[in-house]
Amino acid sequence: MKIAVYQMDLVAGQPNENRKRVKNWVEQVTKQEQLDLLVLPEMWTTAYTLEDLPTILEADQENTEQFLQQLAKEHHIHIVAGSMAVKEGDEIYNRAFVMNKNGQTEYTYDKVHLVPMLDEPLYLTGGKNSAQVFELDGRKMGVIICYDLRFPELIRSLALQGAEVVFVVAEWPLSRKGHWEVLQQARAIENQVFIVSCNRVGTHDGVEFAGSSMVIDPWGEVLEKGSVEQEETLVTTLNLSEVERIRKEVPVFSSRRPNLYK
Ligand SMILES: O=C(O)CCC(=O)C(=O)O
Repeated sequence: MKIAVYQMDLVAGQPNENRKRVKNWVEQVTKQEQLDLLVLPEMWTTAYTLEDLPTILEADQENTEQFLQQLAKEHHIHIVAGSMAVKEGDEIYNRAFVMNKNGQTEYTYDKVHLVPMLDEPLYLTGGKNSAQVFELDGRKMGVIICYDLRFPELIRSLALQGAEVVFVVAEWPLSRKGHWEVLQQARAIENQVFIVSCNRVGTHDGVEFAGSSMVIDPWGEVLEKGSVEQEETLVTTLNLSEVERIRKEVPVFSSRRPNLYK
């Protein structure tokens, strides 16, 4: 499975500008490479404009879900479309979308762990359901959003559901870059899955972001890593048969003693 990750900068509060940038990127990258799947970062339509989200979302004329479906269909490519702020009644969710190559929404997930350090609980509503696996080309995968990375139980539950790849879409700050890197490697090693992350670059409201998007194999080796500051595209081929091989070599899942973990 050949993938491309768009480590992008975002234009705060301007969904139209960000859609244009994503459209251009998809057109370019699919011309240059024969790809199966694309990955976008967290909250890429608006960035972290939490206070202004109700106004921005109400003013936005275009339906981004349909925009993504159209892109996926036109380029016949799966898109793990990062996450977007979505308004439903009075609630706003930080929702991840996965589009399949036929242009259908394959899966959505609302971020369950809201970030106290960013006052997310003041502006957003946490997801009510845990993350589930979805299937693309017959392979099971999962997606989590940024702060979720700190909760090993969530990724473990995806691995137990059969995920071979877990995508992490993020706006992770530079000040905690060390955690970002170590936690991703740990999650890959302990669950023997590929971790594919897409973090933004740039700054917003004085916060610098860490970039450093990564592709990590189920042994914990970093196959690709983005820089801290630059917009970049990471292109990698995931050899999914590695998951089974590594799970045979170190049989963590059959050594588990879940009845003792109370
Ligand atoms: O956990 C962290 O340090 C960063 C989390 C975050 O920025 C997010 O979830 O958007």
